[in-house]
Amino acid sequence: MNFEQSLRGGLQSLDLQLSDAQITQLLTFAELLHKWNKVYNLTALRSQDEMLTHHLLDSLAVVPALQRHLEGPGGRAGQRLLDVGSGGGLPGVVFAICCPQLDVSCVDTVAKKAAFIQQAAAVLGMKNLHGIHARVESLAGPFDVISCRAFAALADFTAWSLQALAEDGVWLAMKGKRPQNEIAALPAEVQMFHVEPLAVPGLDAERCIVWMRRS
Ligand SMILES: C[S@@+](CC[C@H](N)C(=O)[O-])C[C@H]1O[C@@H](n2cnc3c(N)ncnc32)[C@H](O)[C@@H]1O
Repeated sequence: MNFEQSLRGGLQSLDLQLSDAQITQLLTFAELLHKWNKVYNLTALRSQDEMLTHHLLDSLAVVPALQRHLEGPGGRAGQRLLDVGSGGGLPGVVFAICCPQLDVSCVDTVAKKAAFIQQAAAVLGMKNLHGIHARVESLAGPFDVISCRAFAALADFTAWSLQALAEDGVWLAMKGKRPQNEIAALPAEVQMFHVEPLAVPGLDAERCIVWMRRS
């Protein structure tokens, strides 16, 4: 099975309906990541198989839950998402491709990583995707959703991005096993309201989303 067939199989397992244009964007993004990784060291994963399961499908597995949140009570047009410590654009670029109504900013302290996101947005023709070179602590927002993957402990993630969260915004942290110690260490100002288990096609590992908001 080639990369595209495996991607389409994964989307089917996730019950995620994407247009051919969106699938082409995902494939182009994977190519860009593969090509520029050699130059910029964007990710430790280099094989095509790992790129598919550990990056694309791992991020795609979150999309149905994100879409439910965006379209649920309080959902409205023009929502903004900040992906913190986005690196090579995971999960931010995948979210921007799958949710074209969502405006996605990927922030990273490393200039070349933010530049890569800007370049990907230009190549993919996406006006809803932005790369920002900054520390998250310096951003004002407001963002309706603030996401992260492989970034920091929940207490640090929420403390460093609190000023950028909209009054009624939510944090979406992608984690492996339910991080019980990190949840217990959250300060009183932050409320964890849901831990949502995820299954990633082709990946035999525990995954979850930790949803949080202001208390
Ligand atoms: C382990 S990488 C994760 C990259 C990506 N999210 C992924 O899952 O593949 C963490 C990223 O966070 C960035 N980072 C660290 N501290 C940061 C901060 N205070 N503000 C923004 N980005 C930060 C690093 O430069 C790095 O690219």
